[in-house]
Amino acid sequence: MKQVAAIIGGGVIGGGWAARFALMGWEVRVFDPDPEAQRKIGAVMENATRTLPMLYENPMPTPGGISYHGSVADAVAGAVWVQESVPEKSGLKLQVFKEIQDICDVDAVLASSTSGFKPSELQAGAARPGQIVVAHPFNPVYLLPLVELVPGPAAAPETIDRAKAILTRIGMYPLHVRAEIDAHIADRFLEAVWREALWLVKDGLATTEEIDNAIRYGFGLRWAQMGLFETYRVAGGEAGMRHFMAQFGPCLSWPWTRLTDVPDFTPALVDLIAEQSDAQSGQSTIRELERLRDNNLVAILRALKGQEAAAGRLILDHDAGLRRPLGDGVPLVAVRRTVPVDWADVNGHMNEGRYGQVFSDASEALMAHVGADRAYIDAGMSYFTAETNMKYLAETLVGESFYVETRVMFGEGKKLRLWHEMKRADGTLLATCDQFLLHVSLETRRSCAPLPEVAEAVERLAAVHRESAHAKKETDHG
Ligand SMILES: NC(=O)C1=CN([C@@H]2O[C@H](COP(=O)(O)OP(=O)(O)OC[C@H]3O[C@@H](n4cnc5c(N)ncnc54)[C@H](O)[C@@H]3O)[C@@H](O)[C@H]2O)C=CC1
Ligand SMILES: C[N+](C)(C)CC(=O)CC(=O)[O-]
Repeated sequence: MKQVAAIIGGGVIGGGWAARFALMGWEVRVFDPDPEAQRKIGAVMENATRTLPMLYENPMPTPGGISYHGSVADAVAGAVWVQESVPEKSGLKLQVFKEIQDICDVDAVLASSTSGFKPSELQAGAARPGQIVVAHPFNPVYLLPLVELVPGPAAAPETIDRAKAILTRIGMYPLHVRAEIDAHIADRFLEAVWREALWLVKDGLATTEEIDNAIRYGFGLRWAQMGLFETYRVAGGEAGMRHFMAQFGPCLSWPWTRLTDVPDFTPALVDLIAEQSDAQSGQSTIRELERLRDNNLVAILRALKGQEAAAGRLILDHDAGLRRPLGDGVPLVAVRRTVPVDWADVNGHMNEGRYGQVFSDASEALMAHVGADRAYIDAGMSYFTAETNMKYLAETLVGESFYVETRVMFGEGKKLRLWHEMKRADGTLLATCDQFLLHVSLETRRSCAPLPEVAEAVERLAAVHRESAHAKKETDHG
């Protein structure tokens, strides 16, 4: 049975939580008094369904459904996780937590998305403060893994442990904020940058576009992979952090920043920023900008995944946890996944080189299935592909889900012949691959016989798969 997450407040952030939980296989129940909530969450879900699976090479869990309820009580009953994402007003949040605690399971984690309130402000006066934490996410919640987990003084250790375990299971990175402070860690940082940017625009020193360019062409790229301190350590040259601080520490007392001053948020400043922002990005709708943002985030996260760095490392580990045995089906379903944005070529479809990747992934899955797995390879033996013959039968587009059926057509001694059929989720045949592999010693780099258990597994599959291929041919020819 699917676990239940209740989402109270289904706007920008609640919608993102709903999508992440649902796509990670949870049943999601939403309460939001806005009559438009279902439509708005539907749009978030559409974005998330298109992009989140692109981060994974393994199949994601079967999505859970999202249902809409007329009251907090209806949504919360039976939920293991309750995420409050109502507007940033303390009185409203306190009222909502009271309604939640009147009905919720005593073991449920009750988390607030608040950007700035401290958990103690939400725990004060609560019936069971121990089950309330802040879990502050980042937009878009369905793609960005960071969630600041702030337990505050009253959260029970079991609540914290459960919260960490659940957030990790849905692919997030719970950053435990040990001491509660206004605006947690990341929002303090964002506020400082936002303040400086407002001054630069107000004083006529930079436009919104120039500020965005200053971020996205330079330090924004560095921050995504090394953060602030590691970046500065490297910037100190061979002498590292101490040299960096000796060189740039004095600047802190120079007038390089406006520090804590906040410009008056006058209608004139709002107009100035809104007009510049319209001139910069007004030609695109918010939906188009979301799509652009999500595509770029997928491409960046996948690149970091390839480097096993930062958030990419987290996704890699989460992905490994999604891997399941291939089972005993005939043929074997060796790959099941979605075409990510970075696989598209100039023609707007999956590039031919990626088919090689797909069939190579299928043969690696088959190898692991017969016992030629990571440990076998580390011990010095593997299979090398000697020949492939691929046929591209239909276009495969970005975002499409597909699977690969793999048959062992021949397997004797060092020789292994596979037949792969790549199919769209609806069964349409997209491509085929006839692949011949040789078993090799990684020491001599020459072909050799596999270990007996691998040879036997290959022969067993070959006998069953060949028979099924013959039966299929007869059926196909009536
Ligand atoms: N927008 C952002 O970038 C981020 C916002 N947050 C936090 O998330 C929370 C929600 O913010 P957003 O999603 O941006 O706001 P939003 O305005 O997009 O959504 C708030 C939703 O709450 C609903 N709502 C109002 N009263 C309600 C009630 N009594 N019960 C249930 N639902 C109710 C509204 O109809 C609306 O759909 C805030 O605490 C905010 O600080 C956290 C991270 C980022
Ligand atoms: C502007 N904000 C304070 C609501 C931003 C956040 O809380 C996090 C984010 O997604 O930037």
